[in-house]
Amino acid sequence: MPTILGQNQYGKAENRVVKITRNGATHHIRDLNVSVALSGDMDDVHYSGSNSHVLPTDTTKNTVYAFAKEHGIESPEQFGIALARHFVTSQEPIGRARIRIEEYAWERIATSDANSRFIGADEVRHSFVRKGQETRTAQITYDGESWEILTGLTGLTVLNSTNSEFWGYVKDRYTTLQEDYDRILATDVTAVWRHNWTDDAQRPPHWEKSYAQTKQHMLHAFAETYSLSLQQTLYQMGSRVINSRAEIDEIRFSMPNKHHFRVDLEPFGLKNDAADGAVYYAADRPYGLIEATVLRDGAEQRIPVDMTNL
Ligand SMILES: O=c1[nH]c(=O)c2[nH]c(=O)[nH]c2[nH]1
Repeated sequence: MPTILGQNQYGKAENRVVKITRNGATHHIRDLNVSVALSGDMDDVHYSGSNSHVLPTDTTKNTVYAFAKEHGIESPEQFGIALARHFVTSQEPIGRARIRIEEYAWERIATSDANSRFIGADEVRHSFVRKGQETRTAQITYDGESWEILTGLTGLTVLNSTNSEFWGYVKDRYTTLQEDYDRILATDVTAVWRHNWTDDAQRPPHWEKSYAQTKQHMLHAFAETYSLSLQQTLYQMGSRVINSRAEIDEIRFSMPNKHHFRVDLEPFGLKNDAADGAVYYAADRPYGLIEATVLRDGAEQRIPVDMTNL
C-alpha cells in the first residue's frame, strides 16, 4: 500500500530550566519546563533517513539553556518568543516552531523575627518555598509572519463554602441526585487564553502584568458569583477576563466539579445541615467535568477543544 507522510514535528520536550538572577544578595528565580516542537521541510528524514535538514533535538535543548543565560527569562512568553523566532529565522527548512512552557512559582521564605536578630537580612534573600498554587503555562507559535500566544494556568484550586446551589435539572428514571440549595463549590481551574497580539509591528502586551491580572479576575469572579451551576460560574469567570483584558480575545476552561457530599450523620442522631456548618465527604472520583470557551463577540474560536487536557 502506498503511504504518504502527514503532519509531523520534532524537538526536545520538557527541558527543565532554572534561572537564578542575582541582584546583590537578593536572588530571583524562574523555574520553567520548556518543550520545543519544530516543523517544516522534513520529508527526507522520514522517507530516506537523510538528516540534512535536521537540527538535532539535542541542539534545541542546548539553545533553551543558552537563551536563558544570554537573554534571561523576563516572562515565559518573552522567552518562548525569542526561541521560536530563533528557530524559524535561523534554519531555512524550519517553517514553524511551537514552544510550550510551564512555569513553577516560588516565593521567598519569610524570616522569623527570632532569627533576624542573629543573621543579616541579606542572608535569607536566597531561600524560596515552592508555591502550592497554580502552574503557569504558555504556548508560542510562529510561522515567520504571525504569532499565536496562548497563556494559561493549571491546578488553581478554589472553593466556595456557600453561595452555590444546584436544582431544576432534568430528572429521568436514573436520577437520584437531590436538589441542593447550599452546597460547596470546588474546582481545580485549568484555563488557556489567546492574546490578540499577532504582529511584530505592534507592541506586545506586558506578559507579566497580563498574567497576574487575568488570574486575579478569574479568582474574583469565582468568589463573587452566586452560583446556580459550575457552568454559570465558568462563564462568569471567562466574561470577567474578556471584559477586563483588552489583549485577550478567547479563553477556554476545564473545571472538574470536586464534589463534596454532606455526610449522613442521622444514624448517630446528629443533624448535618449546611446552615449550621456541616461535615462533608470530599470525593476524588468520579467528578463532573465542565469545559467551555468564552469569546469576545466577533472573535474566532481557535483554542483547540483538547488544549486544556494536555
Ligand atoms: O454545577 C453543576 N453542574 C452540573 O452539570 C452538575 N451535574 C451534577 O450532577 N452536579 C452538577 N453541578
